[in-house]
Parts: sequence; C-alpha cells; structure tokens
Amino acid sequence: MSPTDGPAIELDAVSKSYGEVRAVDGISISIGRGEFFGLLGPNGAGKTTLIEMIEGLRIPDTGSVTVLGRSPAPRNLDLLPLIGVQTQRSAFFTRLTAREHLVTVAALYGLPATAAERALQLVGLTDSGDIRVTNISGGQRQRLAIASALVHDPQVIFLDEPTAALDPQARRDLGQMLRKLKTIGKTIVYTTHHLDEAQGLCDRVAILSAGRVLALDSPRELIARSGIGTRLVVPAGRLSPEQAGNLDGVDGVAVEDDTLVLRTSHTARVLAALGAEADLDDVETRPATLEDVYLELIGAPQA
Ligand SMILES: Nc1ncnc2c1ncn2[C@@H]1O[C@H](COP(=O)(O)OP(=O)(O)OP(=O)(O)O)[C@@H](O)[C@H]1O
Repeated sequence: MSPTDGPAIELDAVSKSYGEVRAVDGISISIGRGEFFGLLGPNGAGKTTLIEMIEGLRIPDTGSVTVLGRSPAPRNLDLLPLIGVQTQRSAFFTRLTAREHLVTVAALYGLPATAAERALQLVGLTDSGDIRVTNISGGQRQRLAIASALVHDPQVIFLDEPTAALDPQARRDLGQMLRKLKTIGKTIVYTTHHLDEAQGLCDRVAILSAGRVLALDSPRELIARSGIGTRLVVPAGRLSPEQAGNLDGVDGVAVEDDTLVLRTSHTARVLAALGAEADLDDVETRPATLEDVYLELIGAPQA
C-alpha cells in the first residue's frame, strides 16, 4: 500500500499481553484518513497499550499495525514527522513562554518560527503566547500540549484525554477548539472518558473492554442500534409506576429518587398518552446518548 492512499491506521487481529494479562485481545480496526476517531473504554480496557502499538512504542505479540501504509515498529523514524502526540504527561520547557516553547519544538523539527505561530493560532493561544509556561492555566496548558503535537503539521494526531482535569468552562472552550481541529482534515485518535465530548466530536468510536472491541461505529448509529430509546422523566406524584407501564408506547418504567423514568421508542405517543392522564409540566425528555450505550455495554445499571 502506498503511504498516500488507504486507511490512516490499520489494525489487524492485534494482541498484546503483559504476563498473564491480555491487555489487547485480537483487535481489528481501520481508521480512515481525516477521521476523528474515539477510543473509549474503562480504565484497563487496553486503550494505552493499543495506542502505544500504533505509535510504535510497543510491538504486538501477534497481528499487524500499519500507519499511513507503514509499519510503526520497530521504531520507524520515517513516521515520526507524520504523527503528533499529546499525552497526559506532555512536558514543556518551563522557563520559556508558550511561544518560545513552541519555537523550540519547531526548531527540533528543523522548522521556522512561523510553524510555531501557526500552531499557536490553531489552538487559540496567539494572545497568550507570551505567558510563561509555569504561569499558564490548565486549559492553556492542554492547548499548548496540543499545539506541540501539531507544530510539525503531522497527518495523524493522538490526543489523550485532553479535557481531563479541566473546569467546565475550560472544558467547553477546549471542546470548541477540538471542533475547529476537526475541520483541518487531520486523522485524530482521541481518548476520553467524557462521552458527551466523544458523541459531539467523533466521526466513529470504538468502545473497548478487557482488550476487545465491544462496539464500533458512529455515535449516532450506536445510539440508534442500541434500542435504548428516549427516557421521559416524570416528577413524583403524577401517576403510579403501574399506570405509567400501561401507557401506550412505554417500554419500561423505573423509579429513580423522586421521579418515574419511562423508556420508549415512541416519544410522541407516550407524551400524548401521558398528557391525557397527568400534568406534563416539568416532564423532561432525554434522548439516548452515547453514554447510555457505553454504560449498557460496559454493564452499569440502566433506567
Ligand atoms: N507495563 C505494564 N505491565 C503490566 N501490565 C500492564 C502494563 N501496562 C498495562 N498493563 C495492564 O494491561 C491492561 C490494559 O492497560 P492499558 O493501560 O492499556 O488500559 P487503558 O484502557 O489505557 O487504561 P486507562 O484508561 O487506565 O489508561 C490493564 O490490565 C493494565 O493493568
């Protein structure tokens, strides 16, 4: 396969064990060029091991990995300029400003300062580029880590929980930045435990557990196929669980704290039937989410 066509990343029956622990157990995934691909799963699911094999940092026991048509392991130096990696432990030149840090990273790739400026601009740090790395906020730090992964204009970018440990505002801002990143046509492999973000950003996601792929598709398809449907949350005292269960179109009823939670695939029908028997004020409609699908697959209780 030529480096310029075919999928960005191809995993074929890849396995990796640490002693008795089968961290990755026969995973096959093909990630298209320009795709924003989410790797989801609980702690210990095998995400890091899988990413490290894609990056060429670990060698699979069996199966094959191809990145841009080449094998990443043993360490393939030709691939290094083509991939960008942001990790939880991204390191910075702390005595420098954000801009100076990026200029230094650019120089390591033999690139001029304009490359640093372009990366600053992409992550929205142009105006805060002169703040010292030691003084930047958590959100700016994550942006700088992403800018460091982008500075050499790689084709494939790995983002490892970039919104972890951010406050809600910084998380939202970074989410907007990631949406922008989606438009520049790079292949992005994105790990996160924030399933709302994965639902909003990812073209497709793979949900991993115990080293295997439990589901792989677009969030929309996974939600549609799950049959979880919509939940209607009805405040206490409107009707009994038995009455709710008998309403036209209701698939299931659960009592949660002070509320009744009705599950349905026919929201309008249930709302009409409910409206005929009870006050609809403050009844909340909650469409199924990727988080619902994830929790159902991973085994958490569902309403
Ligand atoms: N270097 C190692 N030596 C031994 N076992 C390991 C090693 N690295 C990972 N493991 C084990 O392999 C399994 C998969 O771990 P991995 O870190 O790949 O999962 P993960 O999905 O990235 O988890 P997290 O979300 O916590 O980062 C786990 O059971 C873990 O304990």
